[in-house]
Formats: sequence, C-alpha cells, structure tokens
Amino acid sequence: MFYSEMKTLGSLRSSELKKREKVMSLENLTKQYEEILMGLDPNPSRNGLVGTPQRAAKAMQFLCRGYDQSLDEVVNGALFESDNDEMVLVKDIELYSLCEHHMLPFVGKAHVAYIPSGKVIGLSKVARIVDMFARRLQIQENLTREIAEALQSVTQADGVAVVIEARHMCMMMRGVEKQNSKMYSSVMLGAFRESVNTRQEFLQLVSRG
Ligand SMILES: Nc1nc2c(ncn2[C@@H]2O[C@H](COP(=O)(O)OP(=O)(O)OP(=O)(O)O)[C@@H](O)[C@H]2O)c(=O)[nH]1
Ligand SMILES: [Zn+2]
Repeated sequence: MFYSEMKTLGSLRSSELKKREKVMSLENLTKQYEEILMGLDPNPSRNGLVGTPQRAAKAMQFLCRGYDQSLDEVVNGALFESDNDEMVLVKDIELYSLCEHHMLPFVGKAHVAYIPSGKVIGLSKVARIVDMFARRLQIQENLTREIAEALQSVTQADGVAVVIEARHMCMMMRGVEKQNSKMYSSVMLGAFRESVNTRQEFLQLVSRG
C-alpha cells in the first residue's frame, strides 16, 4: 500500500473505514460469484444472470453480517438493575443461519432463559444476541453455546439455558434428503446445569404449545 493511501485510510473515521471495507469486499465477492456462475450455468452471461453476482454477494454479506457485530454494540448498554431472581424465558425466537459445512440455511427457533442476579437485559437484546451469532457460518451446537455464553457474560446471571430446534437444508434439499427431521441442541449453564428442578421448569415451559 502507498504511503498516501495509508494516510488517507488513517484519517478516515472507523465508521467510514468500515463502509469502505464493505464496498471493497462487495466488489471482491461479486467477482467470486461471477466465477461460481461460470462453474454452474452453461450460459452465465445470459440476461437473467446479469445482476446475479452482485445480488448474491450482497445477500451473502447480509446473511453473514454477524461477523461485523460485537456483543457490546448489540447490547448497547441495555442492562437494568432488578431484584427479580426468577427465571426469564424468551421463547420462539426465529433464527436463520448457514451451516458452515455446505453454506446452506438452517432455520428454526431459539428458546433462551436466564435467572437474573441483580440485573436484567433488554428483551430485544436477547433476540439480537441470537441473530449476531446466527448470522455467521455455524454449526448448531456452537451457535447454541455461543448464545448461552454471551448472555451469561453480559448479565452475570445465576444460570442461562438455550435450546435451539432447527431444520437443516443440507439434510433436506440434498444429501440424505430427510424432510421431517429436526435437530435439537441445548446448553445449560449455572443453575440450569446444577438444579434438576430449574432445568425441568425450563424444559416444561419450552415444550408447552
Ligand atoms: N453436528 C452438526 N452437523 C451438521 C450441522 N450442519 C450440517 N451438519 C453435518 O455436517 C456433515 C458433513 O459431512 P460430510 O460427510 O463431510 O459431508 P457430506 O458428504 O456433504 O455429507 P452428507 O450431508 O451426509 O451428504 C453432515 O453430516 C451434515 O449433516 C450442524 O449444525 N451440526
Ligand atoms: Zn450443511
């Protein structure tokens, strides 16, 4: 990189830098998609595919936008003092992720609970934490754990439980082609791990229709 270019980059504010990096990576991804189309379609320059590389690149950037987010940003300080020490459950948070093996979607719901210890977190932030990790290339087990550990670290809760149920397109559209199977994964931390009663209360609430 030339000195003048480095100086320009140095003088940009970080939000401008982020924007610029995004544009650069969009151009790059678009080129990669042009090549992918060449490998897939016998006539990649046909009319219907003219804007496809850039559209696909933008879509993929959107689906992977969780890489650009941090926990601090997502939570945005929305933690509130509270004496409540009863379980808080946010059920049926829909999630869309991409499996890291095939880059095909897996789609489902997350159920997230915690037992507050002095503070509660803004309700929407639980869903935002789910999204931040879902919008990355993932396997379901790691996604489940990352959500649980992130919530634990921001709330310092006495316990955190996460269950995810999801259908994986890589098992439905291709491969073994099973249309009805669902994957369930769970992570229990603190009180949910130590107390059978707490865990059962959570699981009963989750399985209630
Ligand atoms: N544990 C786990 N496995 C996943 C997840 N998403 C996809 N997989 C699996 O990753 C595995 C990759 O297996 P490979 O044998 O390397 O790939 P493959 O030949 O495409 O496998 P098939 O899907 O069986 O055709 C498959 O069994 C997928 O079902 C996930 O979130 N968790
Ligand atoms: Zn897969």
